Amino acid sequence: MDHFRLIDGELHAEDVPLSRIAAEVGTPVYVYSRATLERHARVFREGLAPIVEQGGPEPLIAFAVKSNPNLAVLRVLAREGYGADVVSGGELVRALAAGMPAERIVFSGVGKTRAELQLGLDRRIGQFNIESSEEGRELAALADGQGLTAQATLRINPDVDAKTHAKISTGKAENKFGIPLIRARETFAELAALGGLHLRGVAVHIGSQLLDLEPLETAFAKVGQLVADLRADGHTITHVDLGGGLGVPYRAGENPPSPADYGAMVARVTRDWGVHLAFEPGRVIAGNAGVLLTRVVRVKRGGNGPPFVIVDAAMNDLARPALYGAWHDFDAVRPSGERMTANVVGPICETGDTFATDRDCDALQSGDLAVFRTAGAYGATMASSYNSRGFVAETMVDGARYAVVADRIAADVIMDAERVPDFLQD
Ligand SMILES: Cc1ncc(COP(=O)(O)O)c(C=O)c1O
Ligand SMILES: N[C@@H](CCCC[NH3+])C(=O)O
Repeated sequence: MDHFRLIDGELHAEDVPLSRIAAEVGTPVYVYSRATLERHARVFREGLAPIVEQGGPEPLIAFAVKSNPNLAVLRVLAREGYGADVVSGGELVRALAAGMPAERIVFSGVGKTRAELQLGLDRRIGQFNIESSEEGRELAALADGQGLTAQATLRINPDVDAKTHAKISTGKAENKFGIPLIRARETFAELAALGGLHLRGVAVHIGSQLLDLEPLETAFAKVGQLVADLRADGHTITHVDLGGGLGVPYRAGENPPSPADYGAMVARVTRDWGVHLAFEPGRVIAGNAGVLLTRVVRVKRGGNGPPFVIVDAAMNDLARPALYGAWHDFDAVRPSGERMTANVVGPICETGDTFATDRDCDALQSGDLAVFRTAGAYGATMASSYNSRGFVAETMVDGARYAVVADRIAADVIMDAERVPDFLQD
Protein backbone atom coordinates (compact mmCIF):
# COMPACT_ATOMS: atom_id res chain seq x y z
CA MET A 1 0.00 0.00 0.00
CA ASP A 2 1.48 3.35 -0.95
CA HIS A 3 0.42 6.92 -1.54
CA PHE A 4 1.13 7.23 -5.27
CA ARG A 5 -2.24 7.20 -7.01
CA LEU A 6 -4.37 8.75 -9.72
CA ILE A 7 -6.44 11.78 -8.76
CA ASP A 8 -8.44 13.37 -11.61
CA GLY A 9 -6.49 11.37 -14.16
CA GLU A 10 -3.05 12.38 -12.91
CA LEU A 11 -0.66 10.45 -10.73
CA HIS A 12 -0.10 12.17 -7.40
CA ALA A 13 2.29 11.59 -4.54
CA GLU A 14 -0.09 12.04 -1.60
CA ASP A 15 -1.82 15.31 -2.61
CA VAL A 16 0.90 16.66 -4.87
CA PRO A 17 0.51 16.22 -8.64
CA LEU A 18 3.72 14.79 -10.06
CA SER A 19 3.60 17.27 -12.95
CA ARG A 20 4.12 20.04 -10.41
CA ILE A 21 7.33 18.50 -9.09
CA ALA A 22 8.54 17.87 -12.64
CA ALA A 23 7.87 21.50 -13.61
CA GLU A 24 9.47 22.99 -10.51
CA VAL A 25 12.41 20.66 -9.91
CA GLY A 26 12.97 19.12 -13.32
CA THR A 27 13.42 15.47 -14.23
CA PRO A 28 14.64 12.89 -13.55
CA VAL A 29 13.82 13.22 -9.86
CA TYR A 30 13.05 10.83 -7.03
CA VAL A 31 9.81 11.45 -5.15
CA TYR A 32 9.34 9.95 -1.67
CA SER A 33 6.13 9.87 0.33
CA ARG A 34 6.38 10.60 4.03
CA ALA A 35 3.00 8.99 4.69
CA THR A 36 4.09 5.75 3.00
CA LEU A 37 7.35 5.66 4.93
CA GLU A 38 5.51 6.17 8.20
CA ARG A 39 2.91 3.60 7.31
CA HIS A 40 5.54 0.99 6.46
CA ALA A 41 7.49 1.77 9.62
CA ARG A 42 4.37 1.22 11.71
CA VAL A 43 3.22 -1.90 9.87
CA PHE A 44 6.64 -3.48 10.34
CA ARG A 45 6.65 -2.61 14.05
CA GLU A 46 3.11 -3.92 14.48
CA GLY A 47 4.14 -7.12 12.70
CA LEU A 48 6.62 -7.73 15.51
CA ALA A 49 3.96 -7.29 18.20
CA PRO A 50 3.67 -11.06 18.90
CA ILE A 51 7.26 -10.98 20.17
CA VAL A 52 6.31 -8.50 22.86
CA GLU A 53 2.95 -10.20 23.52
CA GLN A 54 4.72 -13.43 24.43
CA GLY A 55 6.84 -11.55 26.96
CA GLY A 56 9.92 -10.58 24.97
CA PRO A 57 11.49 -7.13 25.29
CA GLU A 58 10.63 -4.44 22.72
CA PRO A 59 12.78 -5.25 19.67
CA LEU A 60 15.23 -2.77 18.18
CA ILE A 61 14.34 -1.88 14.60
CA ALA A 62 17.43 -0.57 12.86
CA PHE A 63 16.64 0.75 9.37
CA ALA A 64 19.18 -0.46 6.81
CA VAL A 65 20.56 2.93 5.83
CA LYS A 66 22.11 1.51 2.67
CA SER A 67 18.64 1.16 1.17
CA ASN A 68 17.95 4.89 1.39
CA PRO A 69 20.40 7.15 3.22
CA ASN A 70 18.61 10.40 2.42
CA LEU A 71 18.63 12.52 5.60
CA ALA A 72 14.95 13.38 5.30
CA VAL A 73 14.06 9.69 5.00
CA LEU A 74 16.21 8.86 8.02
CA ARG A 75 14.61 11.71 9.94
CA VAL A 76 11.11 10.36 9.31
CA LEU A 77 12.21 6.96 10.59
CA ALA A 78 14.06 8.42 13.59
CA ARG A 79 10.77 10.08 14.58
CA GLU A 80 9.13 6.64 14.34
CA GLY A 81 11.62 5.36 16.93
CA TYR A 82 13.79 3.54 14.43
CA GLY A 83 17.51 3.09 14.87
CA ALA A 84 19.93 2.40 12.05
CA ASP A 85 21.91 -0.46 10.59
CA VAL A 86 24.99 1.16 9.05
CA VAL A 87 27.80 -0.31 6.98
CA SER A 88 30.23 2.60 6.72
CA GLY A 89 31.44 5.65 8.59
CA GLY A 90 29.44 7.75 6.15
CA GLU A 91 26.20 5.98 7.00
CA LEU A 92 27.00 6.20 10.72
CA VAL A 93 27.43 9.97 10.55
CA ARG A 94 24.21 10.30 8.54
CA ALA A 95 22.17 8.26 11.01
CA LEU A 96 23.39 10.43 13.88
CA ALA A 97 22.79 13.62 11.90
CA ALA A 98 19.21 12.51 11.26
CA GLY A 99 18.63 12.13 15.00
CA MET A 100 18.97 8.39 15.43
CA PRO A 101 20.33 7.80 18.94
CA ALA A 102 23.79 6.20 19.03
CA GLU A 103 22.58 3.35 21.21
CA ARG A 104 20.12 2.37 18.46
CA ILE A 105 22.84 2.11 15.82
CA VAL A 106 24.30 -1.25 14.79
CA PHE A 107 27.37 -1.41 12.57
CA SER A 108 27.51 -4.28 10.04
CA GLY A 109 29.93 -5.05 7.23
CA VAL A 110 32.91 -7.27 6.46
CA GLY A 111 35.40 -4.49 5.79
CA LYS A 112 35.06 -1.95 8.58
CA THR A 113 38.33 -0.05 8.62
CA ARG A 114 40.21 0.83 11.78
CA ALA A 115 39.03 4.43 11.37
CA GLU A 116 35.41 3.25 11.09
CA LEU A 117 35.72 1.03 14.17
CA GLN A 118 37.19 4.02 16.01
CA LEU A 119 34.34 6.24 14.85
CA GLY A 120 31.84 3.72 16.18
CA LEU A 121 33.65 3.69 19.54
CA ASP A 122 33.89 7.49 19.65
CA ARG A 123 30.18 7.83 19.02
CA ARG A 124 29.34 5.05 21.50
CA ILE A 125 27.15 3.12 19.07
CA GLY A 126 24.92 0.40 20.45
CA GLN A 127 26.38 -2.63 18.71
CA PHE A 128 29.10 -3.81 16.36
CA ASN A 129 28.20 -6.89 14.32
CA ILE A 130 31.59 -8.54 14.00
CA GLU A 131 32.18 -10.55 10.84
CA SER A 132 35.58 -12.18 11.48
CA SER A 133 37.88 -13.07 14.32
CA GLU A 134 40.41 -10.63 12.81
CA GLU A 135 37.91 -7.77 13.05
CA GLY A 136 36.92 -8.78 16.59
CA ARG A 137 40.53 -8.75 17.77
CA GLU A 138 41.17 -5.37 16.16
CA LEU A 139 38.08 -3.84 17.74
CA ALA A 140 38.86 -5.34 21.14
CA ALA A 141 42.42 -4.00 21.12
CA LEU A 142 41.28 -0.57 19.99
CA ALA A 143 38.59 -0.32 22.66
CA ASP A 144 40.70 -1.81 25.44
CA GLY A 145 43.53 0.64 24.73
CA GLN A 146 41.11 3.50 25.41
CA GLY A 147 39.47 1.98 28.45
CA LEU A 148 36.27 1.33 26.48
CA THR A 149 34.09 -1.73 26.03
CA ALA A 150 32.48 -2.30 22.63
CA GLN A 151 29.08 -4.00 22.68
CA ALA A 152 29.11 -6.66 19.98
CA THR A 153 27.54 -9.68 18.37
CA LEU A 154 29.16 -12.26 16.13
CA ARG A 155 27.62 -12.43 12.66
CA ILE A 156 27.36 -15.99 11.53
CA ASN A 157 26.96 -17.40 8.04
CA PRO A 158 24.31 -20.13 8.28
CA ASP A 159 24.90 -21.50 4.76
CA VAL A 160 21.28 -21.11 3.70
CA ASP A 161 20.09 -20.43 0.18
CA ALA A 162 17.87 -17.36 0.45
CA LYS A 163 16.40 -18.06 -3.01
CA THR A 164 17.01 -14.55 -4.26
CA HIS A 165 19.23 -12.94 -6.90
CA ALA A 166 22.81 -14.27 -6.56
CA LYS A 167 24.21 -10.74 -6.25
CA ILE A 168 22.13 -9.96 -3.16
CA SER A 169 22.34 -13.33 -1.45
CA THR A 170 24.56 -13.15 1.64
CA GLY A 171 24.07 -16.31 3.69
CA LYS A 172 25.65 -19.04 1.56
CA ALA A 173 28.94 -20.58 2.65
CA GLU A 174 30.67 -19.16 -0.42
CA ASN A 175 29.57 -15.59 0.39
CA LYS A 176 31.99 -13.26 2.16
CA PHE A 177 29.64 -12.48 5.05
CA GLY A 178 29.80 -13.75 8.63
CA ILE A 179 31.60 -16.62 10.34
CA PRO A 180 30.87 -20.15 9.11
CA LEU A 181 28.61 -21.87 11.63
CA ILE A 182 31.15 -24.62 12.06
CA ARG A 183 33.71 -22.12 13.43
CA ALA A 184 31.22 -19.99 15.38
CA ARG A 185 31.73 -21.55 18.83
CA GLU A 186 35.51 -21.41 18.78
CA THR A 187 35.52 -17.85 17.38
CA PHE A 188 32.98 -16.77 19.98
CA ALA A 189 35.09 -18.28 22.77
CA GLU A 190 38.23 -16.61 21.46
CA LEU A 191 36.64 -13.15 21.20
CA ALA A 192 34.57 -13.40 24.39
CA ALA A 193 37.80 -13.78 26.36
CA LEU A 194 39.21 -10.45 25.14
CA GLY A 195 39.13 -7.21 27.12
CA GLY A 196 37.49 -4.26 25.41
CA LEU A 197 34.74 -6.39 23.93
CA HIS A 198 31.40 -7.43 25.39
CA LEU A 199 30.33 -10.18 23.04
CA ARG A 200 26.70 -10.54 23.95
CA GLY A 201 25.07 -12.39 21.09
CA VAL A 202 24.75 -13.39 17.47
CA ALA A 203 23.71 -11.71 14.21
CA VAL A 204 22.54 -13.15 10.89
CA HIS A 205 21.40 -11.74 7.53
CA ILE A 206 20.94 -14.11 4.61
CA GLY A 207 20.01 -11.79 1.75
CA SER A 208 17.66 -9.23 0.33
CA GLN A 209 14.34 -9.23 -1.56
CA LEU A 210 13.28 -12.52 0.03
CA LEU A 211 9.90 -13.71 -1.15
CA ASP A 212 9.75 -16.82 0.98
CA LEU A 213 9.93 -17.19 4.77
CA GLU A 214 11.28 -20.72 4.66
CA PRO A 215 15.00 -19.86 4.20
CA LEU A 216 14.71 -17.26 6.96
CA GLU A 217 13.13 -19.76 9.30
CA THR A 218 15.85 -22.31 8.51
CA ALA A 219 18.55 -19.72 9.23
CA PHE A 220 16.88 -18.58 12.46
CA ALA A 221 16.54 -22.17 13.66
CA LYS A 222 20.30 -22.57 13.19
CA VAL A 223 20.84 -19.38 15.17
CA GLY A 224 18.61 -20.76 17.95
CA GLN A 225 20.70 -23.92 18.12
CA LEU A 226 23.88 -21.85 18.23
CA VAL A 227 22.50 -19.71 21.08
CA ALA A 228 21.82 -22.93 23.03
CA ASP A 229 25.31 -24.25 22.25
CA LEU A 230 26.98 -21.00 23.27
CA ARG A 231 25.07 -21.01 26.55
CA ALA A 232 26.12 -24.61 27.11
CA ASP A 233 29.69 -23.38 26.59
CA GLY A 234 29.15 -20.98 29.48
CA HIS A 235 28.50 -17.72 27.58
CA THR A 236 25.79 -15.24 28.49
CA ILE A 237 23.73 -14.53 25.37
CA THR A 238 21.37 -11.58 25.63
CA HIS A 239 21.08 -10.20 22.07
CA VAL A 240 20.27 -11.64 18.65
CA ASP A 241 20.12 -9.54 15.47
CA LEU A 242 18.01 -11.19 12.76
CA GLY A 243 18.98 -8.81 9.94
CA GLY A 244 16.67 -7.60 7.18
CA GLY A 245 15.72 -9.02 3.83
CA LEU A 246 11.93 -9.03 3.61
CA GLY A 247 10.97 -8.56 -0.04
CA VAL A 248 8.50 -6.16 -1.64
CA PRO A 249 6.22 -6.69 -4.65
CA TYR A 250 7.88 -5.18 -7.73
CA ARG A 251 5.33 -6.64 -10.12
CA ALA A 252 1.93 -8.24 -10.18
CA GLY A 253 2.01 -11.80 -8.95
CA GLU A 254 4.87 -11.26 -6.50
CA ASN A 255 3.47 -11.88 -3.06
CA PRO A 256 6.12 -11.42 -0.42
CA PRO A 257 5.26 -12.45 3.12
CA SER A 258 3.72 -9.59 5.08
CA PRO A 259 5.43 -8.12 8.15
CA ALA A 260 2.65 -9.83 10.16
CA ASP A 261 3.52 -13.26 8.67
CA TYR A 262 7.18 -12.55 9.29
CA GLY A 263 6.59 -11.39 12.88
CA ALA A 264 4.47 -14.46 13.65
CA MET A 265 7.20 -16.76 12.32
CA VAL A 266 9.91 -14.96 14.29
CA ALA A 267 7.84 -15.03 17.48
CA ARG A 268 7.30 -18.78 17.09
CA VAL A 269 10.95 -19.59 16.37
CA THR A 270 12.42 -17.33 19.06
CA ARG A 271 9.86 -17.99 21.79
CA ASP A 272 12.31 -19.62 24.18
CA TRP A 273 15.43 -17.68 23.35
CA GLY A 274 15.09 -15.08 26.11
CA VAL A 275 17.03 -12.39 24.24
CA HIS A 276 16.67 -8.84 22.96
CA LEU A 277 15.94 -9.09 19.24
CA ALA A 278 17.08 -6.59 16.61
CA PHE A 279 15.92 -6.26 13.00
CA GLU A 280 17.50 -4.46 10.04
CA PRO A 281 14.76 -3.88 7.44
CA GLY A 282 15.53 -1.66 4.47
CA ARG A 283 13.61 -2.37 1.29
CA VAL A 284 10.33 -3.28 3.01
CA ILE A 285 10.27 0.18 4.61
CA ALA A 286 11.54 2.37 1.76
CA GLY A 287 10.94 0.45 -1.48
CA ASN A 288 7.35 1.39 -2.21
CA ALA A 289 7.75 4.81 -0.59
CA GLY A 290 9.49 6.23 -3.66
CA VAL A 291 9.18 6.59 -7.42
CA LEU A 292 11.60 7.86 -10.02
CA LEU A 293 9.83 10.54 -12.05
CA THR A 294 11.07 10.88 -15.61
CA ARG A 295 10.12 12.56 -18.89
CA VAL A 296 10.02 10.92 -22.28
CA VAL A 297 12.72 12.51 -24.47
CA ARG A 298 11.43 10.92 -27.64
CA VAL A 299 9.94 7.76 -29.03
CA LYS A 300 12.07 6.12 -31.67
CA ARG A 301 10.96 3.48 -34.12
CA GLY A 302 12.44 0.08 -33.35
CA GLY A 303 14.52 -2.06 -35.69
CA ASN A 304 12.75 -5.37 -35.71
CA GLY A 305 11.12 -4.91 -32.31
CA PRO A 306 8.83 -2.49 -30.53
CA PRO A 307 9.51 1.25 -30.40
CA PHE A 308 12.11 2.61 -28.01
CA VAL A 309 10.62 4.92 -25.40
CA ILE A 310 13.69 6.98 -24.52
CA VAL A 311 13.33 8.60 -21.10
CA ASP A 312 15.56 11.18 -19.41
CA ALA A 313 16.35 8.82 -16.50
CA ALA A 314 19.09 6.30 -17.05
CA MET A 315 20.97 3.43 -15.46
CA ASN A 316 23.10 5.96 -13.57
CA ASP A 317 19.94 7.15 -11.75
CA LEU A 318 18.34 3.75 -11.18
CA ALA A 319 20.84 0.92 -11.55
CA ARG A 320 18.71 -2.06 -10.52
CA PRO A 321 17.41 -3.07 -13.98
CA ALA A 322 20.89 -2.91 -15.51
CA LEU A 323 22.57 -4.57 -12.54
CA TYR A 324 20.11 -7.31 -11.61
CA GLY A 325 17.69 -7.42 -14.52
CA ALA A 326 15.21 -6.05 -11.99
CA TRP A 327 11.62 -5.20 -12.90
CA HIS A 328 10.15 -1.79 -12.01
CA ASP A 329 6.56 -1.02 -12.99
CA PHE A 330 6.50 1.84 -15.48
CA ASP A 331 3.39 4.04 -15.65
CA ALA A 332 2.38 7.29 -17.32
CA VAL A 333 1.68 10.21 -15.00
CA ARG A 334 -1.40 11.04 -17.14
CA PRO A 335 -2.50 7.73 -18.66
CA SER A 336 -4.69 8.17 -21.72
CA GLY A 337 -6.12 4.68 -21.47
CA GLU A 338 -4.24 3.60 -24.60
CA ARG A 339 -1.52 0.98 -24.29
CA MET A 340 1.66 0.26 -26.21
CA THR A 341 4.44 -2.30 -26.22
CA ALA A 342 7.79 -0.61 -25.75
CA ASN A 343 11.45 -1.02 -25.00
CA VAL A 344 12.00 1.57 -22.28
CA VAL A 345 15.56 2.87 -22.36
CA GLY A 346 17.71 5.70 -21.03
CA PRO A 347 20.10 7.92 -22.98
CA ILE A 348 23.34 6.27 -21.79
CA CYS A 349 25.62 4.75 -24.37
CA GLU A 350 25.24 1.16 -23.23
CA THR A 351 22.71 -1.38 -24.36
CA GLY A 352 22.44 -2.29 -20.67
CA ASP A 353 20.76 1.08 -20.13
CA THR A 354 17.42 -0.64 -20.60
CA PHE A 355 14.64 -0.42 -18.02
CA ALA A 356 12.17 -2.72 -19.72
CA THR A 357 12.00 -4.88 -22.82
CA ASP A 358 8.80 -5.65 -24.73
CA ARG A 359 6.87 -4.00 -21.93
CA ASP A 360 3.12 -3.55 -22.14
CA CYS A 361 2.72 -0.02 -20.76
CA ASP A 362 0.71 3.18 -21.03
CA ALA A 363 1.01 4.78 -24.47
CA LEU A 364 3.59 7.57 -24.26
CA GLN A 365 4.83 10.33 -26.48
CA SER A 366 7.71 12.76 -26.43
CA GLY A 367 7.35 15.15 -23.48
CA ASP A 368 5.07 12.89 -21.41
CA LEU A 369 5.88 12.19 -17.78
CA ALA A 370 6.15 8.68 -16.38
CA VAL A 371 7.34 6.92 -13.23
CA PHE A 372 9.36 3.88 -12.33
CA ARG A 373 7.70 2.54 -9.23
CA THR A 374 9.16 0.91 -6.14
CA ALA A 375 12.28 3.01 -6.45
CA GLY A 376 12.53 4.22 -2.86
CA ALA A 377 15.07 1.56 -1.87
CA TYR A 378 18.41 1.03 -3.62
CA GLY A 379 17.49 3.82 -6.04
CA ALA A 380 19.11 7.24 -5.61
CA THR A 381 21.70 5.77 -3.28
CA MET A 382 23.14 3.65 -6.09
CA ALA A 383 23.29 6.57 -8.55
CA SER A 384 26.49 7.52 -10.32
CA SER A 385 27.50 10.32 -12.65
CA TYR A 386 28.28 8.00 -15.56
CA ASN A 387 28.17 9.72 -18.94
CA SER A 388 28.72 12.99 -16.99
CA ARG A 389 25.03 13.17 -16.23
CA GLY A 390 25.36 14.56 -12.72
CA PHE A 391 23.48 13.20 -9.70
CA VAL A 392 19.71 12.91 -9.61
CA ALA A 393 17.66 15.12 -7.25
CA GLU A 394 15.36 13.79 -4.52
CA THR A 395 12.13 15.23 -3.10
CA MET A 396 9.81 14.34 -0.26
CA VAL A 397 6.07 14.87 -0.24
CA ASP A 398 4.09 15.44 2.93
CA GLY A 399 0.37 15.85 2.27
CA ALA A 400 -0.08 18.82 -0.06
CA ARG A 401 3.48 20.08 0.28
CA TYR A 402 6.85 18.82 -0.80
CA ALA A 403 10.50 19.77 -0.50
CA VAL A 404 13.70 19.07 -2.38
CA VAL A 405 15.64 16.81 -0.01
CA ALA A 406 18.73 16.34 -2.18
CA ASP A 407 19.80 18.77 -4.87
CA ARG A 408 20.63 17.66 -8.36
CA ILE A 409 24.42 17.81 -8.61
CA ALA A 410 25.12 19.10 -12.08
CA ALA A 411 27.93 17.69 -14.17
CA ASP A 412 29.82 21.01 -14.07
CA VAL A 413 29.78 21.01 -10.27
CA ILE A 414 31.30 17.54 -10.27
CA MET A 415 33.86 18.79 -12.81
CA ASP A 416 34.84 21.56 -10.37
CA ALA A 417 36.19 18.87 -8.03
CA GLU A 418 38.63 17.60 -10.65
CA ARG A 419 42.17 18.78 -11.36
CA VAL A 420 44.42 18.64 -14.36
CA PRO A 421 47.89 18.35 -12.78
CA ASP A 422 50.75 20.69 -13.69
CA PHE A 423 52.60 17.93 -15.50
CA LEU A 424 49.81 17.77 -18.06
CA GLN A 425 49.58 21.50 -18.60
CA ASP A 426 52.21 21.93 -21.36
C1 LIG B 1 23.61 -6.68 7.07
C2 LIG B 1 22.40 -6.22 6.34
N1 LIG B 1 21.33 -5.83 7.03
C3 LIG B 1 20.21 -5.39 6.42
C4 LIG B 1 20.11 -5.34 5.04
C5 LIG B 1 18.85 -4.81 4.46
O1 LIG B 1 18.23 -5.69 3.64
P1 LIG B 1 16.80 -5.37 3.04
O2 LIG B 1 16.85 -4.04 2.38
O3 LIG B 1 16.59 -6.47 2.10
O4 LIG B 1 15.84 -5.40 4.18
C6 LIG B 1 21.19 -5.78 4.26
C7 LIG B 1 21.09 -5.84 2.78
O5 LIG B 1 20.81 -6.92 2.26
C8 LIG B 1 22.37 -6.20 4.92
O6 LIG B 1 23.43 -6.58 4.22
N1 LIG C 1 21.26 -3.22 -4.10
C1 LIG C 1 20.44 -4.38 -4.00
C2 LIG C 1 20.20 -4.78 -2.57
C3 LIG C 1 21.46 -4.97 -1.84
C4 LIG C 1 21.26 -5.44 -0.45
C5 LIG C 1 22.49 -5.18 0.32
N2 LIG C 1 22.70 -5.98 1.46
C6 LIG C 1 19.13 -4.18 -4.73
O1 LIG C 1 18.87 -3.18 -5.27
O2 LIG C 1 18.32 -5.03 -4.82
